[in-house]
Order: sequence, then C-alpha cells, then structure tokens
Amino acid sequence: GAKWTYDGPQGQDHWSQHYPYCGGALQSPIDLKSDLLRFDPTLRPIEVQNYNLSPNEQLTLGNNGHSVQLSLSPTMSISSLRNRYTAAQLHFHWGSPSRPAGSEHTVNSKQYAAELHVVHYNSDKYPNISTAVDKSDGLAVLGVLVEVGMFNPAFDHILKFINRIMYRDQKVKVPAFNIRALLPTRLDEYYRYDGSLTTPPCYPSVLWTVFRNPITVSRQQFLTLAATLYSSNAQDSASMSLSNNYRKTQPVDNRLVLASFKE
Ligand SMILES: NS(=O)(=O)c1c(F)c(F)c(S(=O)(=O)CCO)c(N[C@H]2CCCc3ccccc32)c1F
Ligand SMILES: [Zn+2]
Repeated sequence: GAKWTYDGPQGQDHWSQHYPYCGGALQSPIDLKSDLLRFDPTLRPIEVQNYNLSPNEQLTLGNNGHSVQLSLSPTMSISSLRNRYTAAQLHFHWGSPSRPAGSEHTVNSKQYAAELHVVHYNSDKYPNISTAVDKSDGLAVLGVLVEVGMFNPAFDHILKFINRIMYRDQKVKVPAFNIRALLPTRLDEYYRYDGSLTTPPCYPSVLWTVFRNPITVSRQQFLTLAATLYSSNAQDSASMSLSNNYRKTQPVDNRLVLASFKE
C-alpha cells in the first residue's frame, strides 16, 4: 500500500486518511492503567508449543522499513486459547539512541525502552495470516515489554545479524534459536484486551496479550537495535534512521482490560 511513516506528512496522525480503520474503534496500543484493570481468574497461563527451534532451521530476518522482523516456523503456536494460533513473525518497536522509550503499550503511563511482538494467526479458522489479518478473531499477538538492564543472550541471536539488514527490503537467512527465551519467565501474568494492528491498515483483529513482566537487554544491545537500521533503502541518497517506530496510545473507550493477576 501507500507509504506510511510514524512521523511527518504520512505520520500516524494522518494514517486514517488512507487507512480508515486507523481512525476507528478497538485501536492499539493502549495505556494499561491499574484503575482500568479487571482481575479475571479464568485467564489461564499462556502455553506456547515448539518455540524452542533447532539451530539447523533457518529463519528470514528482514528490514521492512517499519521494523526489524523475523519470520517464524509454522510449527510454533499458542495452544492455550479457544482456538490454536500459529506463529507468523516477530518484530520490535523502539525509541531512539538518545531516548530509550519506544514501547507501544504503556503501564500507568510508563513507556518502556522497546516492545517485542510475536504475531500469530487463528489457524483453526484461516489457512494463512493474509486471510486472518482482517477478521475479528484472526490474530493473537504476544507483547513483551523491554527495559534496559542485564545483557540478553537470546536477543543477540538477532542483533548479531542486524548490520546485514541496515536498509529497507534487505533480508538475511539466520539460524533459528529458542524463541521462548525472548519471553519473560512467567507466562501466567499478563494483560488481555481486544485491539488492533498498531500499523496500517490497523484492522481491529488482534487478541492482545501483554506480559506483566518485562525482559531486559543491555544498554549496548538497545543502542545496536536503535542506531543500526534505516527506513530508507540502500539506493536512497538521504538515509533515514529507523527509530521511534511506535504508535501513540489510543482511546480505550468502553473496552474491558483484563489482568490475569491481582495487583
Ligand atoms: N504491531 S503489530 O500490529 O503486531 C504489526 C506491526 F507493527 C508490523 F509492523 C507488522 S509488519 O512488520 O508486517 C509491517 C506492517 O504490516 C505487522 N504485520 C502483520 C499484520 C499485517 C499483515 C502481516 C502479514 C504477515 C505477517 C505479519 C503481518 C504487525 F502485525
Ligand atoms: Zn508490533
């Protein structure tokens, strides 16, 4: 579709001009505010299948101009939801080298350094993500908040190849690794709400699960993520850094925001 950006004339305040859902209901991300939450004891721990991929398997790491994305094996899935959701890709949202605040979801208005999204589609009902992406029960995304702290070995399986996809549309094959190591230890504590893609076309098709506990990456790792990539392609004379690729929080309206834990 048409070029969209996070800032400027094609920036997020203008998305709805070409992508009407972006101005519609059930939009993501949102601020996860304590006084909005409802504890739901029926929310079971998230169970993932086959996230521990073999290094003999290869995945595609790419710069799509909006994020760094890693294709995932279709053997990976979430098995604890009403339907089975099969993994499609993971990607990140981050701030900038000078401002390590680029998560999409915020917790009581606190913005984290970055956020990881693992995108899955409802494979009980749809043959692939393209047919699922605009259906109300089409997608389930796992959101992981990222803060700067201890070095994260799992994150380095991606970062050590990032200088080979500096420019838009560059891709590289990388050895698979244990994707479970990118998730927090506890998968039983999370926020849950009905939302949308956080990029155009902003379809309201996402069952959001945002884990309560962040993962950490080192300051050096964060800087590598935030300072290496360009949103422009290699041929473009003017290089545009890929940073601050996060959407602002959206109105919750009358949506229920559930928590699997008591504060
Ligand atoms: N934050 S978010 O809402 O999870 C989110 C992004 F932020 C994001 F940038 C992407 S993108 O990298 O594909 C670039 C823009 O579509 C996606 N893609 C999803 C939905 C669109 C179709 C599709 C097809 C195959 C695999 C993944 C996806 C996305 F879901
Ligand atoms: Zn995302």
